[in-house]
Amino acid sequence: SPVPNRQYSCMSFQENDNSLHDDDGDQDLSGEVQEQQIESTPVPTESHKSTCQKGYTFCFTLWNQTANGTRVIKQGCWEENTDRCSQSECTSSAPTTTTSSLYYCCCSGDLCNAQYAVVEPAPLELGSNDARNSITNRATAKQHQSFLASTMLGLAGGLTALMIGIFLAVQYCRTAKEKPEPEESPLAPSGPGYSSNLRNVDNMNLISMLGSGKYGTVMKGLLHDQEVAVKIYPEEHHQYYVNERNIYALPLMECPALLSYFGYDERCTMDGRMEYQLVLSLAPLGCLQDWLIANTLTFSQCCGMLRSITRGISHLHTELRLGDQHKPCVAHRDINTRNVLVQADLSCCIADFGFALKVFGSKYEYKGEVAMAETKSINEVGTLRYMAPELLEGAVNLRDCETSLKQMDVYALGLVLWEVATRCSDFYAPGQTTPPYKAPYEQEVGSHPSFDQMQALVVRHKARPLFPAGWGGGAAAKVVRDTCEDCWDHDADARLTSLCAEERMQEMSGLRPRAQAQPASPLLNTNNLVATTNVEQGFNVITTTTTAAAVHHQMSSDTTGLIQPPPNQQLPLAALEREKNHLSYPQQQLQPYQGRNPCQERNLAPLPLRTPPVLVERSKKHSFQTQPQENSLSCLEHDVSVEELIASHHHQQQQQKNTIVSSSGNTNSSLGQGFPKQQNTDHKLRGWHGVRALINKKLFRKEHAEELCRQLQLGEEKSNLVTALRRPNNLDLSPRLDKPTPVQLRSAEQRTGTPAHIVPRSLSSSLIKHINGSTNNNSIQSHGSELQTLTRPAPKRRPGHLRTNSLMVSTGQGPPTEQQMRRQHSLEVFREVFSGRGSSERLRDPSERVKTPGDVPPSVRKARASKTLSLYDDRMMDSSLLNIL
Ligand SMILES: Nc1ncnc2c1ncn2[C@@H]1O[C@H](COP(=O)(O)OP(=O)(O)OP(=O)(O)O)[C@@H](O)[C@H]1O
Repeated sequence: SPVPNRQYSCMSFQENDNSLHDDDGDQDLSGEVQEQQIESTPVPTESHKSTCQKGYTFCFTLWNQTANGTRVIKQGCWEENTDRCSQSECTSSAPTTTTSSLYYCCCSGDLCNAQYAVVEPAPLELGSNDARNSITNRATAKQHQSFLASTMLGLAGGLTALMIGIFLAVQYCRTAKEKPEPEESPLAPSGPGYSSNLRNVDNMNLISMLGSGKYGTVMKGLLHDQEVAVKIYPEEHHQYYVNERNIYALPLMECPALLSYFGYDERCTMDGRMEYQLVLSLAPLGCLQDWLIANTLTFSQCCGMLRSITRGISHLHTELRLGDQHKPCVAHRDINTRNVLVQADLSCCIADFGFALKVFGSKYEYKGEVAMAETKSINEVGTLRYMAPELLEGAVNLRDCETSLKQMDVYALGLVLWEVATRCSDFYAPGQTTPPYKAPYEQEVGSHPSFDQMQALVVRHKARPLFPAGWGGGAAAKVVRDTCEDCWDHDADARLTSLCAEERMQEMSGLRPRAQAQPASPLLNTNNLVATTNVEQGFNVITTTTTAAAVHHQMSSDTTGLIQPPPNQQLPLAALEREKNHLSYPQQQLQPYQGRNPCQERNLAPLPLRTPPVLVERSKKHSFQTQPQENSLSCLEHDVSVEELIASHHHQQQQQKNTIVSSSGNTNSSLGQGFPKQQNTDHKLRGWHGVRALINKKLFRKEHAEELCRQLQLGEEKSNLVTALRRPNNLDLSPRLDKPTPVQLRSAEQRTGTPAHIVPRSLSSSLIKHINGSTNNNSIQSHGSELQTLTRPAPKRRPGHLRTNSLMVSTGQGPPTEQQMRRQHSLEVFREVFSGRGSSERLRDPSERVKTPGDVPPSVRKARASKTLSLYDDRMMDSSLLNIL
């Protein structure tokens, strides 16, 4: 707008102190006011009218406005080049600064500044007059400015906060990545996990190749002057690397029988591919299989190896807790001699956890996920030759996958133990060369068996590796053989636990690997009896020890009886050294007719006329004995013709008549020469004890069988046997016929209509022949004998042990005798007990019980025994017994 030409008059005023300040004591006026070109003429202290000089065409007022009132600070003429003072009213919409209460206004027109006021900023209205627009625009601009300023400030603050946040986050991540340095380690660790062996593996030098497997290469490396093994996985086997690393990184994995874990590294190779490295302790002698191919073992070396192998596996299998650390059970799933490594001291350690799984009952963890084995099937992995039958069959019980996987490991463990034991030269007779190494089943299916071959061999034929001819003989060999057999049992549930296998291997170290050379002796066998000969004194003795551990204990507590070879049999020094493990054991004074195996007669008996059938023991699991005991009913798995047994018995009797068997301590004399020692296994059914045991078993009637046996043994005529069998019993109260009738054998099935399987056909038919043959010849005599038998008082029986003949001889009818009545009563009691209606209290007589020890380590057995008795009554277990009735 054009600047007015004429001279204006304005109100002029100046406060006394001549200072421009506000009431609040603010020193500063706005820059805007200071910059104003105020008229230089003296300003009166009283407000008055003054004419402005040339060029000062506007008027202004500066005032202070507070809640207490308004006070003019200065008024006068104003030179202004802009058009902001073109308004005719002197108004202000805002103080000069945001913090003060000073207001300023300017205007154009005579004395226009006489009136001044604070006005609200006018809303922006199009078409309003210029002055109002100007005021409004200025207010809006100011608002915008402050808005912009605050926005900018906010943005700046936000950005700063963001940057600080990012910085802190980066710092946090860096510190989180760095693990605290373990005290033992001179360098910062570089791998995950709890191992105290962790090292910084950044500066590792790879020296040479150690071996390679399906999933990686193993190199020898040098890490801070320590030799290590570096397992290198290519990119495609990342999963195996992660799995193995996670197993090694578990807490409480430190065990001398496992490789130590030092750390890991992940690198990019020259060709741009990833490579993963695990740094582990070095086993200088490489894998066990290669070592066994090239070497044989002494007994002590063998013990060390077997102990460490079982220890490693049992450590893996055992769930451990220490404070807040927890090691779950780990199933290896690929146990074989290539994954067992040999340390410099010839102990072994378990390696290669590429397939290993953490297992928890029915669940397992793989790839960091926990899965139910039943819903998410476990991959069937492992080495074909070492696959358990249930794995080959695809019949793994997934409901309890922890147990199943451990059982499969134990099966493979059995094969590994066999591989080691068959390369131990001390298990063979002196002078016999140790056969070359053979992998399990190599003899049967060669070096590269197919799945079908393995399935046929292991599952269908239930074949297991054989111990070479000449192997074993000593108590230690017995323990090893039993342990192998118990580990590779076809029935997975019947297998040992790895802990139990470990305990057995520990026990074994104290035993003798092979039988000692014996002068002719009839008393000794290869069970746990420590049977040795004092060569100089020339007599044999038998100890009364019961278990291998007991033998060991007994031996170690007595140091007086060390075997000393006679002077003329002094061994060369090297041989002595080799033999020291077993020759240095103290020997016991053996006594005749003592020992774990009470069947001395067996050893004294003459050789049989023919070779008896080879029998399979029902279970050798709980026994450390080399051979089954004759007394054990379990040795009578097969039916044997009674004629054969009786013929054998007569032959034996005949021989015994001709021979005087000395029962004195000097058993070496006549017995040794006249009766060569017999093998327990080969003779378990020979002689009279076989007959007796057979009858015991088949009839489930010990007393009754004994009675029969006694009659036979006393040389009674066949008719007596018939009498015994024809004797009326509680189950047959039919009237006796006046006329003697041919003897009939009737089974429980015939009597009751229920199936009775308890009478073996071979036995019953044999007996029928005997009985009928006798009856034809001696029917009248037998009838007489029968009457005698009926009048005899009934034998005294133990409570709860009732007669339950499975054989019945129909002998006619007659009034029931007192004995028959008693038997009838017994029968009723028996029925009452076994039908479940009555009390079974009467069966709880301790003398009736049979112990079933269970295949658990002694420590567990002890603990269990304190809580509950693992006692059972045989008869209650056998439902077929009920069929007799
Ligand atoms: N720590 C070690 N010390 C010495 N040698 C080792 C070590 N680890 C492995 N080896 C050697 O490397 C070979 C292969 O190792 P490893 O079994 O761990 O690899 P892999 O790829 O998992 O093999 P596979 O699965 O085929 O058994 C072993 O047979 C052994 O000879």
